[in-house]
Amino acid sequence: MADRRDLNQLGLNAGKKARLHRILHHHGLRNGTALFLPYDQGLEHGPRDFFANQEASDPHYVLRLAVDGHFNGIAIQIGLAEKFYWDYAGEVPLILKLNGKTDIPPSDHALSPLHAGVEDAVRLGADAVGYTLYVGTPAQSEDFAQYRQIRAEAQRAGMPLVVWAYPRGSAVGAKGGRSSFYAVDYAARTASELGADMVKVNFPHPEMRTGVPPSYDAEFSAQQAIDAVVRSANRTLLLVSGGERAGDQAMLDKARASIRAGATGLIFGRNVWQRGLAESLRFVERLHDVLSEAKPRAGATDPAR
Ligand SMILES: O=C(CO)COP(=O)(O)O
Repeated sequence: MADRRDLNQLGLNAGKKARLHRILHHHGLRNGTALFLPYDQGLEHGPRDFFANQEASDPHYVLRLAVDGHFNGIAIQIGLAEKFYWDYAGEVPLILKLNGKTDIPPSDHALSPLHAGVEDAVRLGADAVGYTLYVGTPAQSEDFAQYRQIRAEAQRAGMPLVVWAYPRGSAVGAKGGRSSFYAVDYAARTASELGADMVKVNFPHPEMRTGVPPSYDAEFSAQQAIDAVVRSANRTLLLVSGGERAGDQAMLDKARASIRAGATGLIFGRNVWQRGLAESLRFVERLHDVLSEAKPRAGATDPAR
């Protein structure tokens, strides 16, 4: 089986390999794991996400947090990237989110429209682009077609493509729901089938079993579920998201299970910046500790090489 932490085994072109290497080597851990700070919730959920810590509504505050917390990258939309990233360019890698939408319309026909292209990412000095793909909605074919254009552009530019693979829509709702093991596992596999370089998923919930296909209707532990999801992603590097603010211990357990399963890293937003700065940085330290527990690649002197 391919070693997911050896970039030479992932079938990448030189530009993608160089950029992913920059991301994974951005700070001292160098064991092939990564911690990302997502900051597109202002579009996806609206300003309500900043009520818990008003300072986080200021992009400067969150970019500074990404730098001071030694994140391997920050994921933002074009508007913030153009107006704020300049001050931090090179200090933290940029993942430019290319599509996004509000949460005001119902999500059954969800399709996330494009607001930027791979050329914008090159101009802004990004090391990856992000695309939200909704798996299982009636608009899925349209989404796949839009995604295909972006994937072709990213391939030509040597730009790594990170897919936010989100199961959505009433059909998914009737089969366990968007965070069920079934739905998350299928989303990870879909991103890998469609050629994503990295995929971001929610942590799977094996206990959400109402309506799931029979193979998923059994007692799986959280560890078994995330192990399977990482396998489904195969040569696509896998990131696990934080989700809504929850207890730190629950977050750390989820992080540890993901890293143990072979996930490349974590993409935690609200659980990081929905609290005061000092507390955020302390929590980030604990996440770095979890990432540092990942086993070095067998035989590698520099484990991320
Ligand atoms: O990737 C994410 C949003 O783009 C995850 O963010 P949260 O950790 O806030 O759920």
